[in-house]
Amino acid sequence: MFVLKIVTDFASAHLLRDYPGDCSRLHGHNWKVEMMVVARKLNSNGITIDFREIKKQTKVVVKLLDHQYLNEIAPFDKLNPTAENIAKYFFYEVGQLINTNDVKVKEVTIWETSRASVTYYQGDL
Ligand SMILES: Nc1nc2c(c(=O)[nH]1)N=C([C@H](O)[C@H](O)COP(=O)(O)OP(=O)(O)OP(=O)(O)O)CN2
Ligand SMILES: [Zn+2]
Repeated sequence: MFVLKIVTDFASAHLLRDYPGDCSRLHGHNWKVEMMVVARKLNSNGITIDFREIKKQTKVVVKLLDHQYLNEIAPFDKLNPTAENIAKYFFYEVGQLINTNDVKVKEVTIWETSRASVTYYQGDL
C-alpha cells in the first residue's frame, strides 16, 4: 500500500456552542487540512493517484468553507464547528469525491492553530 498526503488550508470564523469559555465568542482561524490517502495500484507512470487530483478535490470542499462564518452554513449551522467535526466532514466529503476500489481517504488532520490538531479516521479506540 502507498500512503499519500497533501496539505491545504482555509480561513474562516466560528464560535463553539455550549462551550464554557472564550471560544463561545466569535473568532477566526487559519485552518490547515492534511488529507491522507491510501492507494494500492500503480499506473504505468508509477503513480497511484495524482497529488493534483487529491488537492483539486480537497479544494472543492475547502471552497465551501473558506472565508465563511461556519456556524451559518451546513452542516455547521446544526453541528458544532469543532476541529473534530470539521475533520470528519472532510473525511466523508472528500471521500465521496476520490474514493474508488483502489484509493481511499485514510485520515484527515485539521490544525486549528499551530499548536492544536485533531485527526479523524475510521477505527475504534
Ligand atoms: N477538542 C477541541 N478543543 C477545542 C476546540 C476544538 O475544536 N476541539 N476548539 C477550541 C476553540 O476553537 C479555540 O479557538 C482554540 O483554542 P486553543 O487551541 O486553546 O487555541 P488558543 O490559541 O486560544 O490557545 P494557545 O494556548 O494560545 O495555544 C478550543 N478547544
Ligand atoms: Zn476556534
